[in-house]
Amino acid sequence: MIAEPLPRWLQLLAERMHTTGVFGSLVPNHVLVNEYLPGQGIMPHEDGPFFSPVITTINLGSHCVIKFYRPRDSDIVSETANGREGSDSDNPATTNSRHSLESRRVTSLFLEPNSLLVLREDMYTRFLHGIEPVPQDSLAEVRATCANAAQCPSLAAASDDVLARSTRVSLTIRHAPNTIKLKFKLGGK
Ligand SMILES: O=C(O)CCC(=O)C(=O)O
Ligand SMILES: [Fe+2]
Repeated sequence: MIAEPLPRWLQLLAERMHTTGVFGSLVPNHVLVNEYLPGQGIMPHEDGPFFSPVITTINLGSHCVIKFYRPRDSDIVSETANGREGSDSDNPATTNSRHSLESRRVTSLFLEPNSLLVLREDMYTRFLHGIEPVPQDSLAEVRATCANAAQCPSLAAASDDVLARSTRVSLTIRHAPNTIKLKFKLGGK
């Protein structure tokens, strides 16, 4: 990976995240900005060995539900070339794969708007994480399956049967140990 300076607003966020202590002495130097429209998600995957094994995610906009899965066949997470294990059989869009995927679900978390998610240890190195591509979540299902449901103020306040998703932006802040600093000379000699 080639290192480029973070834009100032992200650098400030990365420094602020460092002060939480979750990265130890490492200063996070990598930020991924993802936007999800209602009905969009991300297939179950692992983030791979490229990053130091802590992920912090700032959740903006919509709520969502992130689900954690045992990897197929083995408790040892396989590392693929691009660091992701997701495949067609992990695609939650079909009924069969949804069933087999659900049988590997370990837990789920409800991500409140303006919340911070910290993943580390087994939740990073052992389990896959994914977000189902659905436009809404059933309140009853969220309350029954999300490990942190009792701690979520917006669930306590909710009364409709479904929670509609709106646009969500996630800022995933990590530390990438092996970055190459390249200096480009534009128009120079
Ligand atoms: O948007 C999220 O909360 C998760 C994103 C993610 O898992 C990834 O980009 O690797
Ligand atoms: Fe991820």
